[in-house]
Amino acid sequence: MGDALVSRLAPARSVALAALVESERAGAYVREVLDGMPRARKLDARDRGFAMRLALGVTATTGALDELLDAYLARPQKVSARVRTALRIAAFELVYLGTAAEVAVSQGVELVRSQAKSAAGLANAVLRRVADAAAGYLAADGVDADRRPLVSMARRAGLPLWLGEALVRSLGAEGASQLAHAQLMAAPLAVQVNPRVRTTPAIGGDPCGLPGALAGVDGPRLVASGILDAADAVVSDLNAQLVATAATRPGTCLEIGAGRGTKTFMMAAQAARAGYARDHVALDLHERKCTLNRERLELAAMERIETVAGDARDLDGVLAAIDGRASERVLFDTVFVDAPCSGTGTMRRHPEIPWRLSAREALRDLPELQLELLRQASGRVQSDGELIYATCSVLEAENDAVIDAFLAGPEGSRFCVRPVSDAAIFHEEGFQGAAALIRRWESERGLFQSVPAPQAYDGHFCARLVRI
Ligand SMILES: C[S@@+](CC[C@H](N)C(=O)[O-])C[C@H]1O[C@@H](n2cnc3c(N)ncnc32)[C@H](O)[C@@H]1O
Repeated sequence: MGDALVSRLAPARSVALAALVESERAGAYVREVLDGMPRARKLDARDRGFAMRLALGVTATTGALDELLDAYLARPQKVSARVRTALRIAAFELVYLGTAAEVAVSQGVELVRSQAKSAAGLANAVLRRVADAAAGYLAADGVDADRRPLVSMARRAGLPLWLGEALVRSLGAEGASQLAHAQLMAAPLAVQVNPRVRTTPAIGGDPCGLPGALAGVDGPRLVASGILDAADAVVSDLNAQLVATAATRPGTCLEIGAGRGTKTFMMAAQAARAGYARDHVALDLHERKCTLNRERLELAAMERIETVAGDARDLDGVLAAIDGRASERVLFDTVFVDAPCSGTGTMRRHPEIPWRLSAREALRDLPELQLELLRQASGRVQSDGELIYATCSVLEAENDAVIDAFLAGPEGSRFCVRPVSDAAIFHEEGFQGAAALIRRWESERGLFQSVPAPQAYDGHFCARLVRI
């Protein structure tokens, strides 16, 4: 390739660099930063797609890229943030995209030069060595033989080693390597349609056995159709839709961790399909999320749902107004805890997770909070009612271990685990096929745990606890 050709910096790379620098500066999600950049909108669709691939990929593998770059930088701590980000982009192309070395190195040098002219020579030397070392780094050459498979798996997925270890402990070697294999691939898109919609616009996708769900829809056609803006559909991973469906029961429901209300919407949609009469309280810590939830529910014409903002660690305090209105401590037929979690089942869609999450958060702080929320929630379940616990994590510490700790405590002694696939709604007409989708991921104990894989949906956990 001629010098003139390789030394012209591709606009997609410089847009990716600007988005990464800004997302790091502002602590914002890189996808949103890039989507909002006027420069990115001027790119044609192919270049915009490439810029996004670089920005998401570098974010998802940041620590692995730094580990490799630092091995060849004489004084890693002296490298400015902008130059380091430019080096990461070139290293990502070399290690994970398989871009021809001469192109990735020369474009990387130009990218670095665009930030600091004086650093171009250093970039050239470092990136050539990274190009030579990439295959050995992924294969974990030089690592002790007994650790090599684990280290290689973590590096190929661009994950921190502690997370690779936690995944193997949680999912076994096969499950962890399935997740790792899919980690840098795009996740498929699914929607749940508002039951008031008679004819769904042409957005691609197939009915997949779950009422209201369309799997494998086409992103640009979905956005162009306007059905999201009209609250005629919500985007939701198919496994999350199965969990929301399992939690949909007749009677009263308290949803803890309702967020912006994707599951609130889906539960209302499935209840309408199953013919269930319901009254629903959707609670979240953040007032702003409650407002967004309420606005979408109004647009969707979904009724008998009240949003409440407050900290569910003090559930009696948050529900005081509702208790006051009823002149008693209100118990619910269903309490659904959609718990704050590490999001490790959804890392393909949220590339910030692996390198922003700490081992302490995922393995200690979040499980403590989850157990506390479950204990509080259990005190609001009617006799014969159900307590449903869900996360979008694949870590045992946040899932089975929380359920076991709960069942071992005094509050848990009033509950027993029942299979998620046997939830009442799966016995309703039209829903039986969905039980089969659940059973593919159900343990002998009846706990649901899906694991991301290429072409497959995300990692979600659900436990169904029935009050005895
Ligand atoms: C997994 S997210 C919920 C996703 C949401 N259910 C949906 O389907 O869009 C967990 C939610 O729990 C909320 N949360 C975190 N700590 C909380 C607390 N102490 N009390 C109540 N909500 C909390 C977070 O604000 C977040 O929206």
